[in-house]
Amino acid sequence: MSAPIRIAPSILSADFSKLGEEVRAIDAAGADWIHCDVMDGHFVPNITFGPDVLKAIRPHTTKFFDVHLMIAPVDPYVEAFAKAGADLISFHVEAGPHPHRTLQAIKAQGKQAGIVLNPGTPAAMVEPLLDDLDLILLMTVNPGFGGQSFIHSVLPKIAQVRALIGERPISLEIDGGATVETAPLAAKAGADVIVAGSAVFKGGPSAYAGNIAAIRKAAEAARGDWV
Ligand SMILES: O=C(CO)[C@H](O)[C@H](O)COP(=O)(O)O
Ligand SMILES: [Fe+2]
Repeated sequence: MSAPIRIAPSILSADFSKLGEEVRAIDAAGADWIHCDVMDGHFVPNITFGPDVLKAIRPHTTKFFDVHLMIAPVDPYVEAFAKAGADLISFHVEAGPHPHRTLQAIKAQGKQAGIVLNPGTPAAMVEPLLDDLDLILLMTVNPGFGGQSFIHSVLPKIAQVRALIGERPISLEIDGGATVETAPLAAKAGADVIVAGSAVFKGGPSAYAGNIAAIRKAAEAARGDWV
């Protein structure tokens, strides 16, 4: 029996003036994970928030905090994000020359570790890291902003990475442009965690549960038999 598809709303699309309330709302609306996008204005052309904000929203939910670091360098900040309440920390393979060292630093904090690949980065980059990973995140937009369109040319890479994972207990997450139309394509190719920002938060709090359920239903209906 394969693991269920998990939906990870990205708080990048939340109302930042009431982030605690927004986190409670997506928790109540059925989010499996809370996806937290950290941007530094250097690795990506946008700035979001750091560990202090993560720490401030942590008491608002017990759900799994999936922290996506779009920063360079990564290593000096691993401990701060771990102590702020991350359950999993992922970072970009493009962010530095020593990904094994960063994975070890995350594991040393007792946290799950993930690697992220930009749309133009080949699947083979994860191969040397497979034994140290809890999650692989494939970007389906260029990182930096919410509300962009899904890049369809990433779909074959999702299937390639699913094949590389084999029987290993590694989650395969996609991030960017996920909707009721595109999430099923990613799930069919092999993704089992779907990040969705604008597609979850559109319509305001009364729409969150319906938005999450619609993405989940579409992805579950299309999922491949890859596990
Ligand atoms: O990492 C990200 C951007 O770099 C976000 O997680 C992603 O863009 C989610 O937003 P949307 O679903 O609106 O595309
Ligand atoms: Fe993200």
